[in-house]
Amino acid sequence: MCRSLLTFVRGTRTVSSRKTRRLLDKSKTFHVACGVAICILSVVHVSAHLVNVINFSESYSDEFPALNLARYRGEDPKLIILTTIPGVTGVLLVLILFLMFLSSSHCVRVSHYEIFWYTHNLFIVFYVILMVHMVGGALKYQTNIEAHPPGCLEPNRTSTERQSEELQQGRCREEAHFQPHCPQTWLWVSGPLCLYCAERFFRYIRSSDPVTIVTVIRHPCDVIELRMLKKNFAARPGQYVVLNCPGVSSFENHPFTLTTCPTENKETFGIHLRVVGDWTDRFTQLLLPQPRLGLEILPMMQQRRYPKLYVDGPFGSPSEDVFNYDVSFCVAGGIGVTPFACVLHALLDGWTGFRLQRLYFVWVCRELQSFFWFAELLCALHHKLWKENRPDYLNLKLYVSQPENLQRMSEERYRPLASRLLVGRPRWKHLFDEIGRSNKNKRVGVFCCGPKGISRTLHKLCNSARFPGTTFEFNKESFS
Ligand SMILES: NC(=O)C1=CN([C@@H]2O[C@H](COP(=O)(O)OP(=O)(O)OC[C@H]3O[C@@H](n4cnc5c(N)ncnc54)[C@H](OP(=O)(O)O)[C@@H]3O)[C@@H](O)[C@H]2O)C=CC1
Ligand code: HEM
Repeated sequence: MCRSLLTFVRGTRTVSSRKTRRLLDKSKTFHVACGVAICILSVVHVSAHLVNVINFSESYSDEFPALNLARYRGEDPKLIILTTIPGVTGVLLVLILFLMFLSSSHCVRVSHYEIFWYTHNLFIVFYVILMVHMVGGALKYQTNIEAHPPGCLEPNRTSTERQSEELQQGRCREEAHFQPHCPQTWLWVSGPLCLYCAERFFRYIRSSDPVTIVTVIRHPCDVIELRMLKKNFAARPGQYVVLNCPGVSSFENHPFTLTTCPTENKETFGIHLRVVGDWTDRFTQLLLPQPRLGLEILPMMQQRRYPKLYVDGPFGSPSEDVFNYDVSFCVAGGIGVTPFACVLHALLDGWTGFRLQRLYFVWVCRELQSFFWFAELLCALHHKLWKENRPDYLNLKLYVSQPENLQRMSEERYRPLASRLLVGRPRWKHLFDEIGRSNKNKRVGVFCCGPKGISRTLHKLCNSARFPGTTFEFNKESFS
C-alpha cells in the first residue's frame, strides 16, 4: 500500500514488461488477500493458543515449574489469559483485527468510507501491540542441554532403578534451565512498517501546502471542473489525486482522477467532479455559493475566496498504460471519462511521441449534455488529427443510453461529435469483433472506467478468446 513508491516504480522505465507492470495494478487486491490471510491464520493461531492455555492449566508441571504459565494446577484458563501479557495483548489484537476486518468489507467502504479509513488506521496500534505480544516470555527453550539432556533423571533423586550403566549415563549434573524465546516479531514487522511510515511521512510533507484554486467551472449534469496550481506539482495522464478540504471535513480524503496535467506551457492541473454525495455537495457549495440574483460585480475586496484545499498525490493507475500499447480501446461510462480526458489532452499536445498508433474511444452517457464536459477537447483532437493526416488514429463513438434524452448537437463546431453519436448501450461483442478484424495479430489494451456493469462485461469479453488473432488485455481502472 505504499502508493507513492508504486507510482514512482510505475513511472520509471525499470519495470518495462507489461506483465510486471500489471502487477502494480493489483497492489490493493494483493493487500486484501494478505489481510484476509492474516485474519484466517489468526483464527488458527488463537484456537491453538486456547487449547494451549487449557493444557497449561491441566498439565501444570511440578517437575519444571519455570515452564508453567498457570500459577497453580487447574487455574481457570480465562484468568490465565486476562492476567498475562500474551493473553491480554492477544485479546486486544483479536479485537482490533475483528474491527478492521468488519470495517473493510466492501459495503462499508462504499457507504461509509471514513469509518473504514479511521478503523483501518488502528493498524499502528495493532503493530505496537504485536511487538509487545511476545515480551511475556511464555514460550521457553532449555539452555543447558548437555548438563541436563532432555529426559534424564534428577541429579539428586535416588532411584531404585539406578542399576544399569546406561541409566547411570543418563544421570544429569544439574537442574534444567529455561530461557524465554527472544521476540522476533520486530524483525518481520519493522522493515515494512518503516517503509510505510516513510511513505506516509513523505505524503504528509508533500500535501502540507494548500493548492491555489485558479478556476471553478460549472458543467451540465452536476459536474464541476476545478483548475488548481501547486508548486513543483508534476503528474502524468491517468494519475489521480486525493483532495482534503478542511472547510468540509478535515477527516475526509477523496480521490479524483486528473483531467488535465501540468505541461511546459500550462502549470495548472484539473479535475472534474460529479456532485453525487454529501462531501461533493458541501465542497461545491463552498466553491460556488448559490448564484445571487442577477449578475453582481463583486468589488475587488470581495472577490471569490475559495476554501482551503490540500492535494495528496499524484498516484498511479492502470490508465497510464494507454500509451504503452500499439492499439488501445478506452471505454468510459459517465464521469468515468476523467482518466481518458487527460489522455486525450496529452494526445492533443503531441500524439506522435507515443507507442500508441490507434485509439478506440467509446463513451456512454445517460444524457447528451454530459458530452459537453469534453466536447471542445474531442473536436480539437479530431481536427488536429485530420489536419496532420492521421484521421484513423482516433476512432470515436459516443452513446446516449437513454434515447428520450436525445436532442441534437446542432452547433456546427460539434459536427464531428454529432456524426459519431449513437443511441442506446453499445453492442460490446460487435465492437470487439470490429476492432479484432482491423487489428489482426495485435495486442489491444482495453481500459475501462465507469459503472461496474461495463467493466465486468468487458473483462469477460477480453478473457473469452472469441477473437482469434487479436489479444485483448483488460486493465480495470480503480483508485488503486
Ligand atoms: N478513476 C476512477 O476509478 C473513476 C471512477 N469513476 C466511476 O465511474 C462511474 C461513473 O458514474 P456515473 O457518471 O454516475 O455513470 P452513470 O451511472 O451515469 O452511467 C453512465 C452510463 O453507463 C451506462 N452503463 C451502465 N452499465 C452499463 C453496461 N453494463 N453496459 C453498457 N452501458 C452501461 C449507463 O447506461 P444506462 O443509462 O442504460 O444505465 C449510463 O449511460 C462511477 O461508478 C464512478 O465511481 C468515475 C471517475 C473516476
Ligand atoms: C482484514 C482484511 C483487510 C482488508 C479487507 C483490507 C482492505 C484494505 C483496503 C481496501 C485498503 C485500501 C484503502 C484505499 O485504497 O482506499 C487498505 C489499505 C491499507 N490497509 Fe488494509 N485491509 C485488511 C487488513 C489489514 C491489516 C491486518 C493491516 C495491518 C495490520 C492493514 C493495513 C493497511 C494499510 C497500512 C493500508 C494503506 C492505507 C493507505 O495508505 O492508503 N490492512 N486495506
